[in-house]
Amino acid sequence: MSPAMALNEQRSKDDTAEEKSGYEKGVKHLCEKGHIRSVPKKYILPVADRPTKRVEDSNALNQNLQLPIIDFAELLGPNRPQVLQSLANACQQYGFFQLVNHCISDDVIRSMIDVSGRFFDLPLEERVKYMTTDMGAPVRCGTSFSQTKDKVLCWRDFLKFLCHPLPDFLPHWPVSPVDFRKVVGTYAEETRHLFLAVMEAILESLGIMEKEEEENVMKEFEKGSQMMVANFYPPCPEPELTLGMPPHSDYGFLTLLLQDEVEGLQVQYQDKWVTVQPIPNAFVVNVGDHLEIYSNGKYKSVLHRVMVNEVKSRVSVASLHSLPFNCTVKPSPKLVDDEANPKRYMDTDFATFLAYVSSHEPNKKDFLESRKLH
Ligand SMILES: O=C(O)CCC(=O)C(=O)O
Ligand SMILES: [Fe+2]
Repeated sequence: MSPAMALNEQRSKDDTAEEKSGYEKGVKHLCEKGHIRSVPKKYILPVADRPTKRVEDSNALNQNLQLPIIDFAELLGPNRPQVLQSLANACQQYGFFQLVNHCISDDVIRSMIDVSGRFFDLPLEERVKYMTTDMGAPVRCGTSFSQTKDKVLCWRDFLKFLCHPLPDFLPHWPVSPVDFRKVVGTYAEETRHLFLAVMEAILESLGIMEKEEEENVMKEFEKGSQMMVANFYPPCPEPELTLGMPPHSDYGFLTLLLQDEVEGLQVQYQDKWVTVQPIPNAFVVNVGDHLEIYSNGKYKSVLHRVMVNEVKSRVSVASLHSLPFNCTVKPSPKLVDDEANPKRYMDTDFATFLAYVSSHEPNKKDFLESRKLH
């Protein structure tokens, strides 16, 4: 039998075994069962959607391109005007930047990555307690991207949980690992404060002075929503056939992402996929759909995706921040005028977003597109 035929035969055996036990338990569980030497059919992307290794598509550009780096300490010092300009450029051209020299300690960051990894190390019986397809659940463990609607599954397991206001949600959080609530509670509070400081700078970079009565949007952010997503990507036997996460944009104003030392995140830049090099203890910050709407299209919510690899598992933690879930997001009146800058997006709210994603197959930036006024 040729190696290709043998591989196909193996794939069929794996598929049959898995279809019996169900893919919904996730990729960690799939790998733990130890018989995965090939990627089951359910995870194989159509050729056009597969991550490419073509030099012109990734490597050549990667070597020369780094995301803008914003130094948070500088932002708070006498060079604030220059840093605000760099921040504005980053949000306009890339929709992404890396944030260094922020005030969250290395210890808090390392503990967050560590406890997330240990959560996914728990036996399935423990994780299964949080598995639900109810998008409204305060804590939700799952797999793939949009588990019930994905035609092709992604090589990713996740734990999503609401964080703010903390006293409302903490009692729902996992109790295992034993230090989960303590470590994550500290991390959630500190990232929320960092988000508020960065958001204030972003408003200033847009020319919106929050002291003005009608734009007192910072008060709303203080009451805002925060959702944490811990992602786990096990090593994958055939990483060129699948993705950890498909191209997508994030819904909120800003996402503060921590990645461990394993690369995998790619950002779309000038129609090419660029790998984001992990910088120890830095945050990858990106503009979400709500900020694109609020800035009336000035700042861009950019597509990103995650590649997996054959050797190492990878952990990342995304903290998604927005206004309270019951608020309407609309272009700031300060950034709209009838002539040069007509209103480019419809007002939107979280219920509309949830209704949209619950009834449509996930596809890139479709939700944001659906809010555009033409
Ligand atoms: O794992 C990553 O690096 C990115 C995760 C991500 O894009 C998300 O959780 O929305
Ligand atoms: Fe994302």
